[in-house]
Amino acid sequence: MFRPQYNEDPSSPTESSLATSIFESPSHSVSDADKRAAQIAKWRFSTLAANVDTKDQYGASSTPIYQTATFKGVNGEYDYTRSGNPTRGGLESHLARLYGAYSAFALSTGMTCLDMILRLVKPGETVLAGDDIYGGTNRLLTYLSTHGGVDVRHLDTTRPELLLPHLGGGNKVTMVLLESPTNPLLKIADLGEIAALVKSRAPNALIVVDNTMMSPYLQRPLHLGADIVYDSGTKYLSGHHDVMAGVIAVKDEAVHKPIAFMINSVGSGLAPFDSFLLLRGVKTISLRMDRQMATAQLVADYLDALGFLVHYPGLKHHPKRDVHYKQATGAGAVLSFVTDDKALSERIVGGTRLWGISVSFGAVNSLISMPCMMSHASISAAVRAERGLPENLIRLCVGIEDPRDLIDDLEAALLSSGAIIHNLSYSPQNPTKVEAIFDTDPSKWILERAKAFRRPGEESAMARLVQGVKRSLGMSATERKKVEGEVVVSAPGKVILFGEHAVVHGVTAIATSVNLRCYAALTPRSDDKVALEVPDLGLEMAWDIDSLPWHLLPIQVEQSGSSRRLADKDLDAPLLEALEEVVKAGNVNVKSALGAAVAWLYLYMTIAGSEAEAFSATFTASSNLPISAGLGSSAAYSTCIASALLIAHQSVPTPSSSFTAEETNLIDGWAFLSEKVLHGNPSGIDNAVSVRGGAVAFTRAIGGRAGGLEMLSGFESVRLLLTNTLVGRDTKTLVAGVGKLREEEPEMVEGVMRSIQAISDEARGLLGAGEVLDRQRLIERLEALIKENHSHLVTLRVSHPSLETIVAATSRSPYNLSTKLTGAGGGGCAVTLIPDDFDQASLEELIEVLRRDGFEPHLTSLGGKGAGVLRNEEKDGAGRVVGKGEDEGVGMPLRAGLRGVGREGVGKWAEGLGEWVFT
Ligand SMILES: Nc1ncnc2c1ncn2[C@@H]1O[C@H](COP(=O)(O)OP(=O)(O)O)[C@@H](O)[C@H]1O
Ligand SMILES: C[C@@](O)(CCOP(=O)(O)O)CC(=O)O
Repeated sequence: MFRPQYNEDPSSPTESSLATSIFESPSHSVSDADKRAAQIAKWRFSTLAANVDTKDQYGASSTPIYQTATFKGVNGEYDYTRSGNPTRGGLESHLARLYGAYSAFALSTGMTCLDMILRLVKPGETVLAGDDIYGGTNRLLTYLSTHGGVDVRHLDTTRPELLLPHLGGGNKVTMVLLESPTNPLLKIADLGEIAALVKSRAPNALIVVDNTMMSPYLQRPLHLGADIVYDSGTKYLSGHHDVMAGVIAVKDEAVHKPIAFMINSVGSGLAPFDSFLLLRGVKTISLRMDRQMATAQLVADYLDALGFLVHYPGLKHHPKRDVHYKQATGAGAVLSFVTDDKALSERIVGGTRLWGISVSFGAVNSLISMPCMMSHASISAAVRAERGLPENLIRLCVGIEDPRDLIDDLEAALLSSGAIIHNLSYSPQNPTKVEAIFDTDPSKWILERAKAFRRPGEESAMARLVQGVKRSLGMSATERKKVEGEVVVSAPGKVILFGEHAVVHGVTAIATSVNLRCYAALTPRSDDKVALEVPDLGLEMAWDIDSLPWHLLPIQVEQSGSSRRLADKDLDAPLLEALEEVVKAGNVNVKSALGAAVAWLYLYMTIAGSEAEAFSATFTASSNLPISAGLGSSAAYSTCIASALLIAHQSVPTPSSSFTAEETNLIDGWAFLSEKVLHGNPSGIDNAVSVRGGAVAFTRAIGGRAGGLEMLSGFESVRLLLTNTLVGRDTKTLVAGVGKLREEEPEMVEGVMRSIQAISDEARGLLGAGEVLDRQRLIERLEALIKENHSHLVTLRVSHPSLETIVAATSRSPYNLSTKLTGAGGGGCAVTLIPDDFDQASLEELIEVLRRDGFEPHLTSLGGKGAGVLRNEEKDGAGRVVGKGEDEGVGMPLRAGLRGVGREGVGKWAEGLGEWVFT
């Protein structure tokens, strides 16, 4: 660690650095060094921060990373990295200059700093601390009081007089731990006044300041009377959230010594590479903070102008603004505000996308959080309440993004959550004009933006009038039906073993569900919009509910009971066309995204049945099924839409154990309608399997002939290799192609259909609950059926060269396996039966061969659960999962998680949510 001489004048931070000898170079004479020191003494903070003395043997201009645990020799400057390392040492000397400190230490985290500092306190002694402090600090203090015999007392440090009764007399106060501004309420403690007061009454007590919210750039507590300062280096000092670190800076040798002893004893010093990262980050601290603060001020002004209670010392009416600016040079980039409604706060936080939902602060990217559920969750709810920490508090940590993007994003979240509404008495200025104001006067621009909105409940006379007129015209302005909490659902994809395409024409097909699924959340919103988010397809759209073509809804609504309306049998062409136009108007033209959006809107409107029954919500879906690979991704998506909407409309209740047959059929009917939107004339087998799970023999009802659905139970033991060609294709086109071929060559196609029916009949017998065949014979028959079925699909012209490559590779000696395409073909997936005695080494070799050919083979497990919904009991009243640990971002709308985890993570994410109920 770095031990410069102590500068007697703590009021000038840069002068103490002058007293250090590190800028001296052996080539300079003493007088040169003096001159240089005098020059450095004049440097201001940002100059000091940007210029690091490397003292490197080769003159490296960036401090090298000494990635070594040990150093050779006996009497060298370094021997063991726990005790000292040149990279860490370089960082520490640099930090000491920035703090104007006697010395500085770099440690592994901010909490490690506190740990080292608290070891100066002995059992029986008293520590005074604030009542609004970081949750982790509170946790460690609580531990110390329950396990270390230390008396910890929390006080309101904004009122120095409250400390008086604890100082002197029989009290043994040896440490006073302060934050200013406090986290997360941004309260201000007068550090100088408290230090003087404590020193006058308890001269041996150490004043310790957690300066993380400010950094040494804005506030240097050692010059205000503190003995020890610490910072979480993870925050502003490093600035990029790519390293965890902590920094302790001390006033004099008396404090330096025991802390140095402790760090060396336990080995809590920062690792060389992390020291390098922190040193690199700190060079730009002033640049980053200036930008972050300027934007934080705009955000605070904006929220303040909208009427929220905002905590930020940069606001004119902050109760201790004067005290703050007496001891600091800026207001920092963290602010918090209250909404008075926890559920509303959760919707706001979950509704942002640029603001990342995360703990911590100080990075170049902006973050949003609810401290009571995240950074401060380790303080019990009762203590939080006692200390006046509102559960609905939202903390914003501003980064360096363009302020306009941050405001756009926050504004959208405030609007969609219902926290603000349009101010109808405000005539909006031309957006280009408003944008132009930004260039000349950002603070005027922000107030102009705020004028366009207001908080609900403060309705102007004009607003009431307009809403009254809207309502009288049946245009329900604010009295929309509400969804009760968030609905989270999922549904599996499928593999067709026998009978694809033929099934469209009335032939029986055999299919089973797969263990890959689509997951979706239906999240209430309050801005009269309906939205769709499908990150897998890059789709993100929102529509005003009253702009949808409600007048085109088919009038014949077949009521069965009051709320269990069955799905319409056929699509309504004018409505479908109109919805295509609606989606295209939002510049969505890619087929997959267009289909997904139209399917969603079609079901959203038809399940509601009328605009009066529609609710404002966002539907978010993500799937770990490959899309358009023949594994029924569309059916899984359709099943999610149908089940989420039916549950939200309470047409299907969330069951405690499983759905009834009637409910399952209802969901299936609506999922089928969505499949029709996506595929024109599908058979319904995909949704039948997706809704029910397991394995089925499915026959479509056609031309008055009854259809049938039989659950099969004998397939589980059969191993299958599923190989994705990665060639995308369109089911609708392939199904239509077979239809055309049937018209052109009816006899040939009818013959093929009859043969496939015979295959499915035999397979159904083999896999059903009926007679049990000798195992080897069973496998042989299935293999023969697979080969035969594939050759018929080739005749129907739905194979593809990539599929034939897989058929050839797997049937070749020594494998001799049977393969067919599955699903619509034209690319997509092939399925290969793996006999029980097939040797493992050959299987691995085959998988490798297929991989080398550019395919994606997977050994699959088949026949999992069907449609599922997350149990209500696992969620709180507003539909969010409750009861998880701190720092996990829980309590946010689940949609936020679904959006964030990505396709690979979605299965695991869903499992961790709680208990699911299935059909
Ligand atoms: N996860 C999903 N989210 C939204 N839409 C989806 C999703 N998966 C599939 N779809 C829709 O279904 C179409 C794919 O259907 P299809 O070509 O039959 O493939 P699959 O055999 O996988 O069902 C996509 O183009 C898209 O419109
Ligand atoms: C080809 C077909 O039999 C199955 C389609 O499966 P997929 O879209 O490839 O997952 C069509 C249908 O049954 O609707």
